[in-house]
Amino acid sequence: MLSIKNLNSYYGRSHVLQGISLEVPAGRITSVLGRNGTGKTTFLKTLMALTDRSTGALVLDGQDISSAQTHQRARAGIAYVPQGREIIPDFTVRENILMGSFARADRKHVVPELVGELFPYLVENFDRQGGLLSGGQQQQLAIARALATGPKLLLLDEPNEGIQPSIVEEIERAIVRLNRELGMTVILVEQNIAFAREASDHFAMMEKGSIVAQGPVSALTDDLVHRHMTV
Ligand SMILES: Nc1ncnc2c1ncn2[C@@H]1O[C@H](COP(=O)(O)OP(=O)(O)OP(=O)(O)O)[C@@H](O)[C@H]1O
Repeated sequence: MLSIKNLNSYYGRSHVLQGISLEVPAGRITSVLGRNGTGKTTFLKTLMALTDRSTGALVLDGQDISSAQTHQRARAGIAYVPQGREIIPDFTVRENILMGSFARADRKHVVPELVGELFPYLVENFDRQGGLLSGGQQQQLAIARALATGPKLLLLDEPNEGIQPSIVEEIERAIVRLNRELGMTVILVEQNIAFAREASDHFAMMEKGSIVAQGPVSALTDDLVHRHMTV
């Protein structure tokens, strides 16, 4: 579904992603793992053309998007849920979700029914200001906003970071459902190895801007985790 070849990415003169190649299979969850500061967020940002500059080849379902801008990549079907969520606090829940719909190719401004199924709290609180929601609810809101773009590939950056355990479970269930029931392809940046193992089919382990190991999740050994993730 997404073919990544020799991807390099820069902030100013700082060369952060160093030649990443990865095949992201359709309908699967691929987890991107590694210590803090190894470039996982930069990797997702680069897929959305959100760093200062990047080189390399990106082909999404046969469409070359290597030089496409962020809005064109969104229209091509990639949605991004950033770390820190970046919802708009003064907008209502509904308005925040509808923000995503502006990235749709068909410009349909609707809240997908799916949002109500995955996150009933959001539809029950459509008119609440986003800023009044808890961290976990804001994370759900950010995922809902991404779903409103009608994506085929969802990029999630540590969706459970700093979130209360009851909502973590709901979000984990939603991610698995999106994939298993709706066939959505997901790239998940994750620190929680147990969830990465449970949810994903494939993994990529990053170290200093490169992928140092990748494969089916069955090949994600304790030794690999120990070598590349413990401090
Ligand atoms: N906007 C930026 N400008 C300059 N350098 C940056 C910028 N954002 C990140 N970096 C640098 O790029 C490197 C990779 O950071 P990145 O946030 O991608 O890592 P990460 O693996 O996602 O870490 P974390 O888990 O802490 O988010 C780090 O050395 C970081 O300091």
